[in-house]
Amino acid sequence: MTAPPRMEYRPPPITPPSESVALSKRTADLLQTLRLVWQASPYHSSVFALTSLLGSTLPAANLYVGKLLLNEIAKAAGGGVTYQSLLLLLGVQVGLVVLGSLLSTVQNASQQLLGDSLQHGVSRQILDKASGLSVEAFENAETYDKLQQAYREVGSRPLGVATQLVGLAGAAVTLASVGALLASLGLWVLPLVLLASLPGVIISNRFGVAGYQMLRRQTHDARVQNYLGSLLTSDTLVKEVRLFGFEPYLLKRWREYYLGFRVQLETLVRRRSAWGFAASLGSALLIGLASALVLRRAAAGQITVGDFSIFVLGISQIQSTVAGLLNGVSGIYQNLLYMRNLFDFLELPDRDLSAGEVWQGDIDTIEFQNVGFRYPLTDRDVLRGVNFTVRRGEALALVGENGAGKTTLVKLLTRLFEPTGGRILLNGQDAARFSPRSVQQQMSIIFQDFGQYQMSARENVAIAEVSRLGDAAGVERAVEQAGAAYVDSLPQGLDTPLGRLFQGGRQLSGGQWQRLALARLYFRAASVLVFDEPTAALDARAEFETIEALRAEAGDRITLIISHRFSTVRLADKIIVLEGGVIVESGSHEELLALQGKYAALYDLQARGYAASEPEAVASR
Ligand SMILES: Nc1ncnc2c1ncn2[C@@H]1O[C@H](COP(=O)(O)OP(=O)(O)OP(=O)(O)O)[C@@H](O)[C@H]1O
Repeated sequence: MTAPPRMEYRPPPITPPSESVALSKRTADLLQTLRLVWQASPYHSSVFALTSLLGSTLPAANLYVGKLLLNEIAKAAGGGVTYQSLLLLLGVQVGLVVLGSLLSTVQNASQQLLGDSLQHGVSRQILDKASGLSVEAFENAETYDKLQQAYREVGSRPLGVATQLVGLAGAAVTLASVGALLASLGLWVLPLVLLASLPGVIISNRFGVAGYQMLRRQTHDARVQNYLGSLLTSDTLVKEVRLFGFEPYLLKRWREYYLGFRVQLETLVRRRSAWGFAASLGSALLIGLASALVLRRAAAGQITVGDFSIFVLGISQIQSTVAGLLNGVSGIYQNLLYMRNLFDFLELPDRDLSAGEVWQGDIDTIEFQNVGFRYPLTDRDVLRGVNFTVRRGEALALVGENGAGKTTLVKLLTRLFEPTGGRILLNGQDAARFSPRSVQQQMSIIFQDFGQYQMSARENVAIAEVSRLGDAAGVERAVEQAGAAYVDSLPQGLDTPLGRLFQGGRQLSGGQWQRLALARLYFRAASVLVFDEPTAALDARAEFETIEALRAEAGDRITLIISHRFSTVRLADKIIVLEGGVIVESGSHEELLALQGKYAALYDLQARGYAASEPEAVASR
C-alpha cells in the first residue's frame, strides 16, 4: 500500500445541477435565504435594509432640488430672486449629499458585518451538517460535490442574495420616484426612457445567465483540470511525477481542457458583443425620440430649464436603475441556484450516530451471520454470505487479493456502514439495536489510509479520545506501545507541530506517521482493535514485530488484522480467506496449510519470494 494521496479524483455528479427547479421552489428558496440572512444578524439586516431604502429616495430628491435651483437661477436673470433663497436651496442640496454619504457609510459598515455573520453562520451550518453525515454520503460523488461547492462559495453567495434583494427594493423606490418626475414632462417620455433601458439590460442579463450556465456545464471538466494541475503542484506526488516524467502529459491534458473552455468562452463573447451593439443602437434611437418630444415642448415654452435638467439627468438615473433592477433579478436567480445547492446539502438526512440503545461494557464476541453488502448506487454485492465468529483474546486475520472485500468487512464491523444482508451480533445481540457511536467507542482502528493530522504529535495520538487530551501519561504510554519513541527527539517532543502545511511543522517519514497512528489506536481504551493493513511503510521484520507486540498488548481484547503479509497473518489465531466477497477458507495457519487450498498456495508463493530475497527473515520465523 502506498501512502494515501491527498487529492482524490471523484466522478462527475450523477444528476444534473438543479437549474430547472420550479418558480414556486425558487420563491421558497428566496424566503429561506432571507430567513438565513435575518437569523445571521437581525440588527445588521435591519440597518442595512433601512439605510439602503432611505438612500434610494435621494436621487429623486436631488433631481428635484436641482430643478428648483436651476429654475430660480433662470428667474434671477429677470430679477426678484434673493441670494438667500438660492443659498437655501444650495443648503438643501448639500444636506442631501451629506445625508447620502452618511447613509452609505452606515450601509457599508452594516453590510460588511452582516456578511461576516452570514459567512460564519452558514459555514457553521455546513460544518455541522458535514459532521453529521454518514461515511456513505462522502463516498457519493454527488453529495461530495454539493459539499465542496457549498463550502467554497459560502463567503459570497448568501450575502450576494441579501445585497441584491435590498438593492432590488431600493431600485424600485428610485425608479418610482425618479419616474414620477420624468412623467411630469410628457405622456410618452417615461415609457420611451424605460423602453430604452431595456435592450442593454436584457442582453446583459441573458448572457449573464448563459455565462453562468457555461461555468456550471464546465464544473466537472474544470475539476478534472484542477486535479491535473494539483498533480503538478503536489508535495506528496512530486517524486512519482518526476520519476515517471509524466509532467508533459499532465500539462498537455491540462491545456486541452483550457482550450475547450476557451472555445466556449469565445463563442459566448462574440454573441454577447454582437447583441450588445444592436441593443445600444436600439436604445440610442428611443432616447433620441424621447429627446425630440421634450424639445418640442421646450420650444413651445411648456417646460422650464429645471424640467429639462430632470430629463437629462433622469435618463441616466433611470437607465442605471433599470440595469441594476434587472441585473439584481438575474443575480438573485444565479445566487439562488447556489443557495438551492446549499439547501440541498443542508437538507441531506443526517445519520444519527447516537440513535439506538447505548452499548455498555466490553465486546466479548463478534459474530457475522450471513452478512452481505452492496455499496449504494452500485449493482454488485461486494460481500456475500459472510459467517464467522471471533472471541475475546482471539486475533482474526483477513486475507484476500485486492478488492476481495476486507476493508468493506471492517467498515461493517465498525458500523461506518450497515450490512445490506444478514446481521452482526455483538455478545450475541444484534449490533443494529445499538447506537453506532456507543459501539464505535469500544473499537479502535488504524486504517490503511490513516490520518496524518497537521497538528502536534500529542494531538495526533490523543484525538482518538478527545476527552483525554490532557492525559499526558496515557499519551506517553501509547507512544511507547507503538514504538514511536522518536517523538522524544523532536524539537518540542510531543508538542512539536507535525506536517508541512503550517509554519514550524516537522515532516515525518511514512513509517513514523504510521507509528503515531498506531499510538492513536492504543490510546483509545477499546475492546476491539482493528488493523487494516497499516504497516505498509514498515519492512517485513518491523511489521512482524509490530504485530507481535500488538498481540501482547491486545491481551484479552479482540484483534482484527488485515495484511497481505503471511508472516503477519500467521500470528493470528484464526484466518479467513476472502475471494470476491465470499469466505472461501477459514481456520488456523496450520489448518489452512494442511488444507492445501487457496491459502496454502498464496503462502507458498510469498514464502518462495522471501526465500529468494530475504532468507534470514523467513528462517528466523
Ligand atoms: N465506496 C465504494 N463504492 C463502491 N464500491 C466500492 C467502494 N469501496 C470499495 N468498493 C468496491 O468493493 C470491493 C471491495 O473493496 P475493499 O476495499 O473492501 O477490498 P479490499 O479487500 O480491502 O482490497 P485491498 O486489498 O485492495 O485494500 C472492490 O471491488 C471495490 O471496488
